[in-house]
Amino acid sequence: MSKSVDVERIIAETLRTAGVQGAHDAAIAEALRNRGLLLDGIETAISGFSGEHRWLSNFWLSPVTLDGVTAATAEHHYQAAKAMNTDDWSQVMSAETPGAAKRAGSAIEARDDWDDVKVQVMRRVTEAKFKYPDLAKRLLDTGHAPLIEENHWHDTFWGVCSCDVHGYSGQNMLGRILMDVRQSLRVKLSA
Ligand SMILES: Nc1c(N[C@@H]2O[C@H](COP(=O)(O)O)[C@@H](O)[C@H]2O)[nH]c(=O)[nH]c1=O
Repeated sequence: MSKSVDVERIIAETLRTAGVQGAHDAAIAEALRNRGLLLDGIETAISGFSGEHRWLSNFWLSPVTLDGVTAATAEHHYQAAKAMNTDDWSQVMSAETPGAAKRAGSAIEARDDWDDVKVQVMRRVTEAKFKYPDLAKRLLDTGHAPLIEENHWHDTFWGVCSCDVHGYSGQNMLGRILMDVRQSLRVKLSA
């Protein structure tokens, strides 16, 4: 499969989660193209959460309050949710950087059902992150742009890895959650 076709498939999939429902991928792509939302594949997508789009990353330095507890970043909350005891939890939550929180989260023993709950945890953490008006506005301002957590560190679950081996493939779960949260904000705004 060529890279451009693959990109189109990812965009169609992610757009379906963004609120464009019920049609065949090609039909979705066509409809979006007609509405000027999908130009030539990747151009209209935000692919990669770095530079001006760094705020979409879980590593963005903005406080996130969840269940009454404020963490330094979304990553701190997500990684701490793996913990099975308060010592581990505190260690992750007090990490100096989101990178350190990620390392701490990989070093502790995760709850048995972590794989079953991690997407729901990420959804709650992301929702909490975008409760802040400044970030909510930024997210809404991305309109219907597909949000793709493009990375080079082989994370094909939360993102899409663009290394030579993976060749821009992955489930883009974080991107999908971000689009889902964006859609909820949009619905709330128009209610
Ligand atoms: N954003 C970002 C990363 N990715 C983050 O790592 C988390 C996945 O952790 P795990 O489920 O434990 O594998 C998830 O929050 C994902 O967004 N990794 C990095 O090294 N640098 C980064 O800038």
